[in-house]
Amino acid sequence: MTQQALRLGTRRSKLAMAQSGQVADAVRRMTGRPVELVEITTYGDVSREALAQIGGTGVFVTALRDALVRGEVDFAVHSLKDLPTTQPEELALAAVPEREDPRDVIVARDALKLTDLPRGARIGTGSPRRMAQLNAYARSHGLDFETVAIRGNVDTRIRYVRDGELDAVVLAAAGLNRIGRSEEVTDFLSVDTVLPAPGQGALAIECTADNADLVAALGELDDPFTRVAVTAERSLLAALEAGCSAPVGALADLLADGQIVKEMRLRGVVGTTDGSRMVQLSTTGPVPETHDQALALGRELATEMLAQGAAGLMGERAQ
Ligand SMILES: NCc1[nH]cc(CCC(=O)O)c1CC(=O)O
Repeated sequence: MTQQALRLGTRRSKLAMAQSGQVADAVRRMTGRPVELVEITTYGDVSREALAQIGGTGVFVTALRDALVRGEVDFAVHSLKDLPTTQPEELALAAVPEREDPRDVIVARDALKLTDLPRGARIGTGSPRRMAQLNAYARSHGLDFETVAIRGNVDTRIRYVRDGELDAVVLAAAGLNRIGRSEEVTDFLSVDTVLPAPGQGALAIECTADNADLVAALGELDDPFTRVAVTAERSLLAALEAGCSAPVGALADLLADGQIVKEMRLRGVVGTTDGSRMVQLSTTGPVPETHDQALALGRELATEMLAQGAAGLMGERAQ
């Protein structure tokens, strides 16, 4: 008997096609079922101007979710850091596969590292989170570079450096790895320097919640630790009431003693884009055993950050 192919809805961008293709392979391996990619054009893909105006929150996600709800596709893959923190009731987050490298990186001219950039160097990024932390690092380390707001996909950003318009751009390691361009990286930024976006490096696999068989089948791809970590990170973001373009960094990681996992640490940062004011805190405790415990960890850290004035640092938007 031939099985009906599972339809995987995907954006057409190089990154989306790469990560959808990789998940399609994993689902084929895991379930033995054929998977076909169905391209969905999103509002953000059609109009750069529209994207700038509506601020980018979840635009790439919405069209895929609409196609799921309408039954046009069976499942979809998102970059988890682009997912809004509220989960629609009719959709299930069926799997969060093992996270890729969560770090940000720079791609600079002449193979330069961040600390080698000459005075007055221009670093492109569209992210207030990256600007805030890079500028704070420059202030505290006597560096003198300037962050410049840019937009565009990975290829476009790298081209700014190739064309000599900028000295460097900041990108996520995971995105470069997925599209096979990791050799472009000239410096991996330590998470002590730039804390990544909540969920960075992780993928989210969604299908409709009423499709129990598919929820279970896709669940085979879930990595429980990654799920707990990103749940805590996103809970922090939600509790700070910050949108995806807010200058919030968060990362949960495991503290191990040899092979034995001891605890989970959750770090969070909020800052003004000029880097002049930052609230950066961390909490360490037992690895959450339930979804609710992971949510509570994020909320608790957010409460502490808000008590230190985090809310007053988040009003800005990068221009
Ligand atoms: N902001 C766009 C975006 N959304 C997801 C990734 C790739 C990294 C990931 O999956 O977390 C990127 C590119 C980037 O930030 O460089």
